[in-house]
Amino acid sequence: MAKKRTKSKSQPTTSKKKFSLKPSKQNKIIFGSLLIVLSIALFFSFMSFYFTWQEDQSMLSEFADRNAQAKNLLNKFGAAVSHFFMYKGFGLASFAFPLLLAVTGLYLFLGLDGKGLVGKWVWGLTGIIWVSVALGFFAADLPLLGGSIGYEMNDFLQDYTGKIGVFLILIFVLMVILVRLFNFTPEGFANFFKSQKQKIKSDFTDTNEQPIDADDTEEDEESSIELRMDDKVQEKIDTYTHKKDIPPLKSEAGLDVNLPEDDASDIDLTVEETKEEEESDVKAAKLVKDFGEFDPKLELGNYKFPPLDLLDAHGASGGITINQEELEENKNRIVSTLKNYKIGIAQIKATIGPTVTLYEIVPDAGIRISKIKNLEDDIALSLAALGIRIIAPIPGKGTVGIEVPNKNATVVSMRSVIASNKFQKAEMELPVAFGKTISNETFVVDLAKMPHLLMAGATGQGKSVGLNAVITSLLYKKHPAEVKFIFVDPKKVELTLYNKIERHFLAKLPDSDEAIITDTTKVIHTLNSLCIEMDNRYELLKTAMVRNIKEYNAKFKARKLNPNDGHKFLPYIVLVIDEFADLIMTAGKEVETPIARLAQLARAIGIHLIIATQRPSVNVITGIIKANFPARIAFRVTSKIDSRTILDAQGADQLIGRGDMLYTQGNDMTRLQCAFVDTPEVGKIVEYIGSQRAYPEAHMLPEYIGEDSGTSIDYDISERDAMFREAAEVIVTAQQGSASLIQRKLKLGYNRAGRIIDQLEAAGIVGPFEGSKARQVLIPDIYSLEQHLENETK
Ligand SMILES: Nc1ncnc2c1ncn2[C@@H]1O[C@H](COP(=O)(O)OP(=O)(O)OP(=O)(O)O)[C@@H](O)[C@H]1O
Repeated sequence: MAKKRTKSKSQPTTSKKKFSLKPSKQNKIIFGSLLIVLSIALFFSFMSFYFTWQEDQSMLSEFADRNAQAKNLLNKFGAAVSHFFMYKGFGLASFAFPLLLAVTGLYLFLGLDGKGLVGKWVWGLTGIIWVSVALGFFAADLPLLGGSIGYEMNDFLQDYTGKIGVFLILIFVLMVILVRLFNFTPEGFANFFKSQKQKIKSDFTDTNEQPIDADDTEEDEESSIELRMDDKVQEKIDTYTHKKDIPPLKSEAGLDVNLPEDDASDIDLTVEETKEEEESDVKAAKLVKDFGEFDPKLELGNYKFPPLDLLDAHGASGGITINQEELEENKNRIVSTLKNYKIGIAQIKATIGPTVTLYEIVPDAGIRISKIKNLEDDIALSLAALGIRIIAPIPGKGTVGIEVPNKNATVVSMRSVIASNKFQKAEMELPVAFGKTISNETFVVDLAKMPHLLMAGATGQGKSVGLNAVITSLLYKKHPAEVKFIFVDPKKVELTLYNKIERHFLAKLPDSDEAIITDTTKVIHTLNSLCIEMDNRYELLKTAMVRNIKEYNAKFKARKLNPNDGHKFLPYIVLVIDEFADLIMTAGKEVETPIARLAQLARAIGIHLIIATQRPSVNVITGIIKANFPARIAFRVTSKIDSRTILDAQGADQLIGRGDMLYTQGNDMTRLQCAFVDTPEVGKIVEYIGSQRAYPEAHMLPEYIGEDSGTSIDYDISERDAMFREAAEVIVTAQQGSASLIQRKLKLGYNRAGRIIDQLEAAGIVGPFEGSKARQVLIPDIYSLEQHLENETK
């Protein structure tokens, strides 16, 4: 009964409240219209004030006299109101009042959520005061512009601070308005100018045929196709509906009735979805409009790419000298040797490369290819030359190829390949100019597509030069914000040069002094840290709902990903390991496992491995490594077996050394002359980069806590982290035992999250470390968790 009574008592009061506090929709419309009408009246009054104020001023005192007439468009009302606002008030700035009234009226009229209105009024009034004081200051001779308030305030301020003081106050208030209202930042300003500059530039260059990003053109085409298709559809519909002579079929009419009903709910749903998407897109578009696209290079905005002059031409004038005599001689020898074995030749053609010349032979009909292949050694003997390689048949052509080394090999300079059009215009993520093919074309491949590279060759055959060529290519094409290197150099001499670009291009573990890793335990830590980085990056990709780093970075640049959610621009990471054999010998599985894991998974998230080894034996290049490194380079090796180990084919044993190499990325094998870059040249490049402004420190990799350093420790309950309980709840709710989850949900650093995970393990809430997989959660729900923790304290 009592309950009932209280209920019946409370009901009328609430209904009364509702009635009295909330203006009805009709009232809002009425009030909104009033404000809009008022704003129009004010606008016209103000406008005509400037033409009629002098005549009208005399009759302001005769307001009550019905016979007196004012010249203002809104007669006495207009004259009085505008005198009050324009003359006595804020002058020209008063025009903001009708604007503010109109906006408020519209909000009420349309029933919009009026949350932003207060802000608009505050900023509007601030702007009005600022403009009137500024006009009072700059146009003191025309007091009508600033109004009495502007004039007086200006006068007042000048009495205390002088002209300069008022000027500085005006500047300061303007800055406050720009920063708070328009989110003005120096970067945004710079970006604005940058984008304008680019726009003008592109307007100028539009007429020239510029290479356009392949993706862009595709998108453009798609969108234009879409547009055209839409037009067509529109046309169709129009012709259908306007065809009066075709009466609508009954069945069609029936369908028409059914379809919209079915579709109605679907349409409602999709509209809502797109609205949400549109909202975030609109936000991103606004951000991009205000600040320009996110530019990862801005922090080192003045970074200058190394100029071409730092590289030597190495005596080569660019072209290859053709020795006609040598060509003839070789041709004759090949023809006669084959003749000796009764192999007739229908045609022979020579392609001259920098180190070898390819003689393409079309044998007479009926000759078995294997017969020519078996004569490899005999042909080599008769030509008295090392490094002859027979390709029978040349894939894709009906010919047999015989590669014969030139007597005078031409050095392919790094300078010539970097300067080549192919490299300069390469639209690749990580373009690498390896050198030149047998037909003297520059060979450029995308490391991001390889996606990892295995490099092998006997000592002194050009491996180090090859590695330098890869690194140099990237240094010439990529900004420090876009790519980071990790160098592992057990020999301690090959890669030390790159120390100078530590703060530009290198990545390292947080606790290490040297960025170039020479010590095996450090290598293990770094590899595991890279695995963590990989997991973190995958997590970021997942939350951003993209498939790879390219899409992710594009989305981030378009400001569609919020840095407050942990999103950041992801640079590519290139791990270079020189002398891999040494590592495998000392660390074995500990190195092999993370490398295999990275090789298997890291392609999508921009981590690429380049591994070089002198000893291409099966216990170094193991099956698991080989399976994950489809792109391989072989310099000259000493035996056929080694060649098979690297390339799964022979041939590398027949190379001539000094940068002569075979490249394969799956099936095809390409013979290349590696570009030559000498140590002094590399020295000059790193010096040039190193002398420029750098980041405060090298790019930091996530910290890796060795497996031995924690998991087995029995944590004391009193030593537990303050966030232990929250972390346990997060883990149990999500049923996913990962440190990165704790990191994200509780906004903790990696180290702290790692420690909490260890404590959770010690408390029996999560299972032990399981490599790449998340740990098992041993508590099924929050209730059991509470009981578990309570039992612990008993
Ligand atoms: N592409 C090239 N063009 C011309 N000469 C080359 C080229 N590559 C290497 N050489 C010559 O071969 C020498 C040895 O090359 P490099 O130091 O790269 O060998 P390596 O395989 O790294 O040897 P190691 O394994 O002992 O370090 C170079 O000093 C250079 O004279």
